[in-house]
Amino acid sequence: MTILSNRLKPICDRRAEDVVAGKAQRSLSDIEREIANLPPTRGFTRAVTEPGALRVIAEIKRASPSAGTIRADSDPVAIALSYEAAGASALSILTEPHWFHGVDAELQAARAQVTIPVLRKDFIVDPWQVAETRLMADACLLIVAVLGESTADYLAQARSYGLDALVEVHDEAEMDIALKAGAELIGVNNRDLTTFIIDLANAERLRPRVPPGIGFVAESGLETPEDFARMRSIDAQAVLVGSALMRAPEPGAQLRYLLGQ
Ligand SMILES: O=C(O)c1ccccc1NCC(=O)[C@H](O)[C@H](O)COP(=O)(O)O
Repeated sequence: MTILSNRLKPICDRRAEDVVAGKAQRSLSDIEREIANLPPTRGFTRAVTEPGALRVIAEIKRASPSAGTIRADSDPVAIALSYEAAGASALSILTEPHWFHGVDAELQAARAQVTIPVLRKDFIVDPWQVAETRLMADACLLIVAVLGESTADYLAQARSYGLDALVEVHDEAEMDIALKAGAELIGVNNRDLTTFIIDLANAERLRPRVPPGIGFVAESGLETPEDFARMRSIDAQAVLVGSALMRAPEPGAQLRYLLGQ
């Protein structure tokens, strides 16, 4: 049983209500029957841990609880194409509708136009959402602050569908849970989801705890080429960047700038 921060709790409670409505439309076993006929996913973990360079997971994020509206008029397909052309290794697309203004259909439309893998960024509170994610994306986000020790069960479920998982942690205790759960890709969030304070030192502090062979992603608050250099210096395999790209007039051009191109 996890105790959610007062910032995460309303988001997760609302998502739990959405799940009740979703289940009334389509049961878990109906979704699992559909999954059995799907082609394989695009290999999110493989794409973001490919050796040779710092990989970028470029995020499509219209709004957030910490920033409010980031980009009201965004066209997800155009932004996805611009990220891919600028060298993103993967996309992260927020689908949470109430605080982030995400839309499942927009993720599907964007994924259909690119060849790189797509992470569905949402707040998973029920196994039904893992199955639902397999219908539209290549990877799901499992937040240890939300799922606690049951992260292991969610990870096993995702694997059973051939769905990759980015397991997100913020501190040492959550890192221990992610490692014990057998995560293959761990994201360290530099944003404290209890206060929204961002500190890149969080990724630096937790980096040595991730053994070789497990992918390391630094998430949130990466805004400058110097921030990217800082994450390269700790041997992060990838960075996940949202606001700094979505606020720029040309998100793809901003990604090229952050990559030093
Ligand atoms: O971004 C928020 O305000 C937020 C609040 C509560 C839960 C999650 C939140 N963000 C989700 C993310 O993981 C970020 O969108 C992602 O790491 C990118 O961060 P940034 O580059 O700082 O936009």
